[in-house]
Amino acid sequence: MSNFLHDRMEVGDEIDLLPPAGDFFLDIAKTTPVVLLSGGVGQTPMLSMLNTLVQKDHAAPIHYLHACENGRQHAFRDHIATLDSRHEQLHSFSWYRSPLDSDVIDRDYDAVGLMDLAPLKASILQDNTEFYFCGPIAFMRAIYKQLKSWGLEDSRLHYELFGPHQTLED
Ligand SMILES: NC(=O)C1=CN([C@@H]2O[C@H](COP(=O)(O)OP(=O)(O)OC[C@H]3O[C@@H](n4cnc5c(N)ncnc54)[C@H](O)[C@@H]3O)[C@@H](O)[C@H]2O)C=CC1
Repeated sequence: MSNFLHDRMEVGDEIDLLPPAGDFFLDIAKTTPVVLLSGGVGQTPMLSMLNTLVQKDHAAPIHYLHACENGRQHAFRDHIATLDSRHEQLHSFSWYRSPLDSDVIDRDYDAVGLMDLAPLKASILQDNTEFYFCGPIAFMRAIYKQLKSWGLEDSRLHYELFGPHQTLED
């Protein structure tokens, strides 16, 4: 859609719009623990979900896990940090693949490298935790693999693929 808008549309063109559709939306009880995971620009839908959970005063733990390249590409860092400091149920964690000299660990981000969920398993996984994730396809495959290795049912894993249909399994 964005390519079409940039390449084909002109100022003044008229288009018909339909309401939003799809199956990637937050649908959980107020007492269900939730983990929101994102890579790069995949953060966009996760952020809306987070804002909704916080506004509705979610009563169970919310883990907001984000992986990006470095501090220059870490969008909404201050917004997340502010929410984290104000909401007891929210715990955020970030990974930088290639931190810049100006990026300070434990201040700007929490770990170097790609998102590795193993060290967080005990704190993020409860019997009824639901997982929502979005990011580049390689990120999605890596996260799906890690979560499936924990024996989770597909019904607890929610994600959106960008572009043509692709599978997350090897
Ligand atoms: N839902 C979707 O399918 C989405 C698709 N995309 C696509 O990805 C493209 C690049 O998006 P950017 O935000 O620039 O991504 P990026 O290339 O900056 O990657 C973002 C983060 O994803 C993680 N990642 C990347 N490759 C990985 C791998 N092999 N294993 C584990 N983690 C990995 C890394 O932590 C990286 O910092 C977009 O242009 C878009 O086409 C982006 C976001 C959502």
